[in-house]
Amino acid sequence: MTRTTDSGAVVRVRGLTKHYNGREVLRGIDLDIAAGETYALLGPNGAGKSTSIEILEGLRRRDSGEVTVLGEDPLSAPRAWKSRLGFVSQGTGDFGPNTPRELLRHFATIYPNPRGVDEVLELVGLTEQAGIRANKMSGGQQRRLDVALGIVGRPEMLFLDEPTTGFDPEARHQFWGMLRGLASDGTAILLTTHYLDEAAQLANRVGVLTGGRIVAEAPPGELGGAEARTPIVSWSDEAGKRREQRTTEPARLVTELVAAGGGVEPRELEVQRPVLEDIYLGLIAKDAAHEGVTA
Ligand SMILES: Nc1ncnc2c1ncn2[C@@H]1O[C@H](COP(=O)(O)OP(=O)(O)OP(=O)(O)O)[C@@H](O)[C@H]1O
Repeated sequence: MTRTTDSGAVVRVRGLTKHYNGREVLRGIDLDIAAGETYALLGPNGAGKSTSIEILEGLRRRDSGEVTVLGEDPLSAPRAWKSRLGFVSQGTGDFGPNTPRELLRHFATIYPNPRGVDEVLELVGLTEQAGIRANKMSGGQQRRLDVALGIVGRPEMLFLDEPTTGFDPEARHQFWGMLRGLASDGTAILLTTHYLDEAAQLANRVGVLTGGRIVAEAPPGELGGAEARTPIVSWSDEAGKRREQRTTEPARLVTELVAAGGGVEPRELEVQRPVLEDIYLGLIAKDAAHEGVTA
């Protein structure tokens, strides 16, 4: 059974800070992840996503703050704690001349209650490559093997740092299906990704890390608030200049534009509802502008 904190969280972080060489990367992060929840940590390159994950995994020391993962502080957790976690770090492992089947057989022995090797190969779509030397596999296949090694121990908490980099679209969809299955079995998942559609598809909640802080956190369909989702009507005017207007009543605006044009449809008319990627970019730009003002 997954051991959680009193609040029911598998991950509980309060006021986490971290600096490198005098530069503050994390300036007070709070984070809760529940059993069966998938949380996507988003943020630009260098925002501190990997640093946060490595601190939660116990691979990196924090400067201050409270961190509990599966009821333990990663810095003082007993050995057995690690076997309840799964990791897929950034970049692909050096697998040497071993085959996926050999590697999975070997890693399965480390865990008390591992998944079957064939089951894992099937889950990540490597059944056909099970006997091929890993160093002869394609980049995307090697990444699938990383994921396989991350889940073979049947983790209660799974950390995935940009797991689908190099996956083809079909593999990405298969991977999403697999993660949904793990989450419905109660696995808590912390995911970083630069693919906003991936976060929208998978995450129960997303957090945007920028400037050392989580500046927004919500289910993907609610990030940024209702205003950020206001539709944008855009068109080209008579001089060919691009115009746009945000409105909660796009049909009414289009009707008015047609009437104003004497019944002629506006040129290059588009009505767009901002998607997660637009809202994310807006939040990052807002934070950058704010940092500029206050720095
Ligand atoms: N060991 C280290 N020593 C010094 N600086 C580091 C170290 N590790 C990371 N950093 C710096 O800390 C910042 C955060 O890095 P981190 O890898 O956590 O970001 P990230 O959000 O995961 O980025 P990306 O999206 O590019 O993977 C970066 O500016 C990076 O250069």
